[in-house]
Amino acid sequence: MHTCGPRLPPPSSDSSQEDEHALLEQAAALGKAARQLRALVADPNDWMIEACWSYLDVAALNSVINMKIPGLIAADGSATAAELSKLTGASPDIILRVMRQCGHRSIFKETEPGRYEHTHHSRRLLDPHFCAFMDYISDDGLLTGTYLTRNLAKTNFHVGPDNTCTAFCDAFKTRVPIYEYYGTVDAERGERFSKGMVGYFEATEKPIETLFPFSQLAAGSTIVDIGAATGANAIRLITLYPQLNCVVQDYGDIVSAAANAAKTLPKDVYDRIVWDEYDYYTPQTQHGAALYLMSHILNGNTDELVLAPLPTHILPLPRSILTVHATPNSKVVKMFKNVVHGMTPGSSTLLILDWVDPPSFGEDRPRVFDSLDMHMIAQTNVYSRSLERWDTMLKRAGERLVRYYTKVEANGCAALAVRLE
Ligand SMILES: C[S@@+](CC[C@H](N)C(=O)[O-])C[C@H]1O[C@@H](n2cnc3c(N)ncnc32)[C@H](O)[C@@H]1O
Repeated sequence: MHTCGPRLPPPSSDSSQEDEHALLEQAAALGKAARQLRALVADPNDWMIEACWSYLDVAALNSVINMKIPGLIAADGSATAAELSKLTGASPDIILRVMRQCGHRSIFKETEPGRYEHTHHSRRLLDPHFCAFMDYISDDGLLTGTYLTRNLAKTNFHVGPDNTCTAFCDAFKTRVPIYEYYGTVDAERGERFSKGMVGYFEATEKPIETLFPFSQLAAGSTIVDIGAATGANAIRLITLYPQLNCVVQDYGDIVSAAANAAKTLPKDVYDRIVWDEYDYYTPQTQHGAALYLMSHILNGNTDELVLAPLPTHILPLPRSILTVHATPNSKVVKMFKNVVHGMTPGSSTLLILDWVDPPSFGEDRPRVFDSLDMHMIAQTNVYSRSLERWDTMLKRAGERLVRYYTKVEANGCAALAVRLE
């Protein structure tokens, strides 16, 4: 879907990509039908109990990753529990059990007692970026998830007023919001998260260049990647389009790690990158760039005027009083206002790559999107947003930000381009 837009035609895609896309859609439809059939024929006791035990699938996967087992089994070979025990120093009894648990998910396969091979699923763990994402979700995600109910119960099951009182904060005994925590408190977790984001987006989203016609940007144009993590998006773009250069912005530690990792890049790419320690809650310091990229940074920031109820331990009180400490919290609007400081009216584009809640319901809902939505609530106290909600936030930043290009995929991945009038 495209709205009125200046200058840029839509991106093109070739027919082989379209064939592949159609095939993947058919496979997904078949998978969905198979799951529905399973639900239909399963014994309700088994079905419910399996749902609750599934936390152990995640825990087992995390143990396997931590023991570095994926890399110890050759992609086309096998290894025994005894061999894995020797290599990891772990108990063969534990290895046996975590591998059994994973096996029930078709992640690894036991081909004879105590001998394991990769499956096409477990082979994904050999990709270090994807593995970092699995590690992040099965570690921080699982831990935070166990605090979600207790966290929500504190506000009588309303999402909390900001990202300093999330389930993540409860789990990590901190008031520091998750990304700040990764950027300033726990660099190791931060590095794993940055790596994991690359793996996640590579695995689940279409390549960034198919979401917006970057090739049409004029020679010498600069892309400012705000909250860039490793800078993977910007670096991919300037590698594809040699006429472009980029600025990679994030917390100091994250930018240093990214700059260090980028030393392996070809010199002509590396030389077109500026590394910039920048806090996106402050006015943009890069002025007049052609494109400011906000890729998956807004979903971690609150926007809504949250009407948070008082903690339940203050109850009983009349329900009318529940909203007295409502907090106007507009971090997203603040971030938009900050980027406006850098934008040139009429020529700069703000490109938002984020999720838009699709208007589907029931069995048509994209499962991954809904899981991500719950995950983001646990980590950041932020709901996914509809297109209308995005427009309201842009409007609240000053009415001069106008969405002129929109691409929303069925799974909720979206590109929204905005100009400053
Ligand atoms: C979910 S990641 C997105 C990374 C990347 N843009 C992408 O699409 O893969 C959020 C990033 O925002 C960064 N971040 C969080 N708060 C920030 C702030 N106040 N200023 C700059 N960067 C920040 C984090 O360090 C992290 O790298």
